[in-house]
Amino acid sequence: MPAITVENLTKRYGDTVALDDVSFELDEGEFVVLLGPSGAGKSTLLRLLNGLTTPTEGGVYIGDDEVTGKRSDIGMVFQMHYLVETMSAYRNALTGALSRADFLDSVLTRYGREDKVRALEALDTVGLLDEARQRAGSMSGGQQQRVGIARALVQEPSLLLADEPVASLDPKAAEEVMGYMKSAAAERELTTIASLHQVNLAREFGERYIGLRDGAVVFDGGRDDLTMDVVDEIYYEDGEGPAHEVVA
Ligand SMILES: Nc1ncnc2c1ncn2[C@@H]1O[C@H](COP(=O)(O)OP(=O)(O)OP(=O)(O)O)[C@@H](O)[C@H]1O
Repeated sequence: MPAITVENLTKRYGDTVALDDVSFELDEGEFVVLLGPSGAGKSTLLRLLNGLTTPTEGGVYIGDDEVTGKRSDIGMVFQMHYLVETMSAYRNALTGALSRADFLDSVLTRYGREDKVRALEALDTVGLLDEARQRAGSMSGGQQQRVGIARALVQEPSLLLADEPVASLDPKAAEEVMGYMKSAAAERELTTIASLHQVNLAREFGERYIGLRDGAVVFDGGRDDLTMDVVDEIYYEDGEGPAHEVVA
């Protein structure tokens, strides 16, 4: 059975079709990069995957379990990491455990020993164990995003989603963050879907690519199939973008 099944997923907002009959399956541990121009439906797909939005038609399944609302076993990394700047990297990572905690523990913010170990392990995974005590607000943008990844890992998710995780970082930090996300996913055999705007990063880190355009899947394939022509077809209406010119 696939780890994730997306079946005939459609999302309409009034007359706008944000996602149009999208279907695909992911195996456990697959690392997928979502590509597509602005408005293609990437965020909508990620929001449907983690149960933040309900589909107009179709469904998302983790194993054979349908996603019907927000779930603790889906980790999310955002462009804006939403860390508490006054808390340490460790405390921020630890808050990932709150999504799994029962109501009373989360109200009282009681963390168990296992959660604390998980937080330290997650910081180690993203190369920040030595900075565990550092205040998040004093860290660089790239480090803060790595804390955001650690926080998602503490949730022990079965699916990791990242919506433009490096869009606000400089190229070096972006590459570093993607490197840590990729190795974290590999280490934990974590099925991951990350939307990216930077095609060079997508090429470097992706294994499988899903290209969206006008809400529909226009490409689903591996790195060797992601030619410049394919990139142009995903991003440009007539398929004649700058990448095409470079190849021609
Ligand atoms: N809450 C909403 N209400 C109405 N329309 C929406 C809503 N969310 C998304 N849309 C529309 O759905 C389409 C897909 O939007 P979405 O944000 O998923 O695209 P995207 O590929 O993530 O774009 P970007 O790269 O700019 O973030 C767009 O036409 C957008 O205007």
